Amino acid sequence: MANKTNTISTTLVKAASLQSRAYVTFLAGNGDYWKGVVGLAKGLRKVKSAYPLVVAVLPDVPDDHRQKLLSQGCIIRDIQPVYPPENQTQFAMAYYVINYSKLRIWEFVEYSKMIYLDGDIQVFGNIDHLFDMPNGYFYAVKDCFCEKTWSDSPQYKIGYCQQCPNKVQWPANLGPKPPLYFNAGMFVYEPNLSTYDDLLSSVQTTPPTSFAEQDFLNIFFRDIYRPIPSDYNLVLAMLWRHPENIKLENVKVVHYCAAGSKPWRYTGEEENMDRRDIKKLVKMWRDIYDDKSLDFKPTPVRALPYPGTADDESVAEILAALSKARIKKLVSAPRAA
Ligand SMILES: O=c1ccn([C@@H]2O[C@H](COP(=O)(O)OP(=O)(O)O)[C@@H](O)[C@H]2O)c(=O)[nH]1
Ligand SMILES: OC[C@H]1O[C@H](O[C@@H]2[C@@H](O)[C@H](O)[C@@H](O)[C@H](O)[C@@H]2O)[C@H](O)[C@@H](O)[C@H]1O
Ligand SMILES: [Mn+2]
Repeated sequence: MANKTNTISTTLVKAASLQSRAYVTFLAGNGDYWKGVVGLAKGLRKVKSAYPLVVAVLPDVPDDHRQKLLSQGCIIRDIQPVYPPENQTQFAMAYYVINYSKLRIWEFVEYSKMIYLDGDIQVFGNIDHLFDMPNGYFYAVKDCFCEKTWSDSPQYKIGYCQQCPNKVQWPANLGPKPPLYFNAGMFVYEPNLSTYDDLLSSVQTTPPTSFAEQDFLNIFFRDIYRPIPSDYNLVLAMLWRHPENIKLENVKVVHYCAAGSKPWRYTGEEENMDRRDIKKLVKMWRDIYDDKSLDFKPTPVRALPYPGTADDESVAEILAALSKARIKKLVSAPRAA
């Protein structure tokens, strides 16, 4: 009897993980980024996403912030911090050191594929189809090197940017042209324990650099990185650095990463923040955040038959019920109105 139950549970877990996909974001500290995550959860609901939002949460996130995420239908996964090796590096932003903790999401192997989104990202168009891209690659949007945050880099110093590779040729005396470089605020990946172990061990032997885990991920996934269009992660600086590369009406994902652009604390005072397009994008974020009709409404999921005394026939029944319940649960997870 015991091994039959084991077979049943293995089968059930396998059946469940085959189809399991989710969005995932990362929350650290007791500051106001929880508002970004609530906005993201409501944005995914608005665009009718079929998949839940998992939030990888560091221990320093207070209970009341966790409650707000749970009340918006988020799935909370506690993670421990990941620290880079001791080093004198000046990160582009001092707080970037906590962003290495994002690496914990490779451990979420209950999901076969996930789309990571920073908490300062909003999804304005359905991107569920990205889950169907071929497995075995790391998909993300090319970053831009033109902001002051890049002023220590050779690219910035010579005025080279991968967004306009023909404007300034990469000089031979600087060695080979750098490989394509992605922004780590959004990526499509497959959780995997051996990749996770490799990431965690490699990070301890990789000297930290300005863009912290973003630089590290670019090195680690260099061979399988596949660029996807900026419509899937509009790094705001693109609007004033490379407007020729952007058609705002096609943009599905906006990344509020420019200084002063976090919508939940926007004042409009910082450089470029008085632009009409920035004001419009901040309002679009706030309209979703404030929209009560987008709040999570829990729906009861039918209880599964208890598998304690299952025989072969009812295994099939349980599997059918499981996939139905799972699909119902997925469908009833944060989805668009
Ligand atoms: O105090 C913080 C700082 C960062 N983050 C998380 O780490 C991500 C990366 O930081 P941020 O987006 O500020 O970096 P940027 O994209 O602006 O460089 C954020 O989106 C959040 O998901 C957080 O939860 N609390
Ligand atoms: O910890 C490093 C961070 O590096 C990236 O942010 C940067 C980068 O995009 C620059 O190119 C921009 O100039 C800058 O504004 C922006 O903040 C990721 O968005 C973030 O998720 C995280 O990985
Ligand atoms: Mn960000």
